[in-house]
Amino acid sequence: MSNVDENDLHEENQEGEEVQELSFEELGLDPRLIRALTKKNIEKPTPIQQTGIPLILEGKDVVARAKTGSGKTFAYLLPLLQKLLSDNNTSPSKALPPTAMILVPSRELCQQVYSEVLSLIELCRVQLKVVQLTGEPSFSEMATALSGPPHIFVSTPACVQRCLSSGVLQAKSVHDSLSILILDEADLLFTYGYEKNLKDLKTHIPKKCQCLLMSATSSDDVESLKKLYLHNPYILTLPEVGDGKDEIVPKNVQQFWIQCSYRDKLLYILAILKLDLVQKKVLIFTNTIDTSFRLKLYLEQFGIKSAVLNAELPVNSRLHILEGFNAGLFDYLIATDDSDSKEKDQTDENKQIVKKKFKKNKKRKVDLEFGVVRGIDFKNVHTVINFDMPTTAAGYVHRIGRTGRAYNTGQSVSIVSPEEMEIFEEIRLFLGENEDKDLTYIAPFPLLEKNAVEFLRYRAEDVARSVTKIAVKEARAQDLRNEILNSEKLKAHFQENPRDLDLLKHDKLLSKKPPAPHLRDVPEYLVDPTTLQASKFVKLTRAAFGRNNNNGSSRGFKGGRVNKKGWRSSQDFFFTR
Ligand SMILES: Nc1ncnc2c1ncn2[C@@H]1O[C@H](COP(=O)(O)OP(=O)(O)OP(=O)(O)O)[C@@H](O)[C@H]1O
Repeated sequence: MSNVDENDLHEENQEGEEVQELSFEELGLDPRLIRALTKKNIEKPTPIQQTGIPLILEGKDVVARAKTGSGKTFAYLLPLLQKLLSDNNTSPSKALPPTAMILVPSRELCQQVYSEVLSLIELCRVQLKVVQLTGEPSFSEMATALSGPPHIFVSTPACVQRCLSSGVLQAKSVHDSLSILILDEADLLFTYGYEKNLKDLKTHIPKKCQCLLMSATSSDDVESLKKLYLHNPYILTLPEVGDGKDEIVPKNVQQFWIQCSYRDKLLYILAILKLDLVQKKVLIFTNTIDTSFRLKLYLEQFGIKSAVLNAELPVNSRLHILEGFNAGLFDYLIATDDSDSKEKDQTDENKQIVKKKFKKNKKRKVDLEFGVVRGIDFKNVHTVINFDMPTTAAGYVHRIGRTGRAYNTGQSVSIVSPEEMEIFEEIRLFLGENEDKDLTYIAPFPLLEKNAVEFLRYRAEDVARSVTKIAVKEARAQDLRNEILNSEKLKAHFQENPRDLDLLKHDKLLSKKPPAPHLRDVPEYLVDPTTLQASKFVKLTRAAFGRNNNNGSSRGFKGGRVNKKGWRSSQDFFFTR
């Protein structure tokens, strides 16, 4: 990696040549696309876009590995649309669609990518058809989606295979018309069980088809996919710094941790949220659905409303929860993501266990195409809290990657119990810390004085006791019932009123007893003076930067690693063949 000043616009590439940052115009993008980007307030390409777009426009096969939130989606969508725009102009009848296929591992990602393409197409005002299909659609759903036929088909590998085997999608048509295939979140595709689908699909992909593989982390699965689909590809990757992998977590994310007993986690999260020590919006991760409901019920008693998101909920609800959170309709989302454990279990010896687990999940009607952590572009999340630590270091990177996206800043707070110290140490090593800790990426959370926590202990423990296992069970069942009822209503309603946001408020109370008024506000005498100052400072910062803190904030905090420019330059990438 070149060791250069981050503020210097001209940096060196791997060979030491000086390379200038290019604008979208200089990358050769169609003016309609540039206008669409301007309308989305996107002004300059991120490094992966600078490097990737020209190669993709040239028709090269590319493997792009770049950190979370670095703009990989536009890195492939822009050149893809550019190609379709020019095809469309010059010879509209030449291609037998679908011309492009984008395969992703989860429904949420499918929806997200589809929305991005659609919005670009609408802003460009061109006649290109994009469709999405996931899950197990009926014959008529498949036939409707693929009639037309679409130029771009966004789907999961299993769903494409279903379309092929039912004959709705003709293998010959794929063979004759597919000119670009994109495998997004490539390292997850095998993990989600699509290995066989992808191997089967390969037989229908024409040799001339350009293939792109996008991923935030590398893995053996990415290597296998690369060998399976790509021909002599360009590999765009992040440089390793010494031994370290400091570029894995974006530099504009400050990482903190708090050590406490498992039992005290509720107390600490209450202190952080109730004393306003972190900026909103806040995405909280738990490892089990029960924990997420326990946390929700507990926070409710203190007047903190939150929504939960997990694989058990109907797909419509999940998509609307994401939409509501992104639209800023609620500030706290508690997510339980299973993909992390799917990843952990994907060693050879564990594959059997995973299969069993999948079967069990199927019985519990947990959606295996669900994924909150990987690739989902949560808008304006400023703080990620690990209430439970993830079970893998890669899981940590992807959770933290939900903040600090694009040019935004963000922070993470991991609440670590003694039982989680082993994985925490593993994560630190993964990020590049050494045994002596003379290089620290995750700093102790600086704003919470011990006294501040102790002052809250009595109330916190009292409320924690009231959130019994039975209350959790009932709340979980109630939420599921509500969401199932809502799900169908939502579907019908949004078909007619796509902009009605009120229904998206998923942070409604689940507690049977309404929260006690005296627990809503923490009286000043119960707040440690130093923490009170910190809290005022956080509030002032929030006010100065606007509610969602898009432009970043916490610069005054110690231990932060805010990068002024937000990005490293494209020359931080190198490519090999
Ligand atoms: N050039 C740009 N300038 C500013 N914002 C951008 C730019 N390109 C993309 N973005 C925004 O950055 C956010 C993250 O982009 P994207 O979802 O593509 O990241 P990613 O690299 O795919 O992340 P992940 O690995 O987590 O999937 C999105 O909200 C997107 O709109």
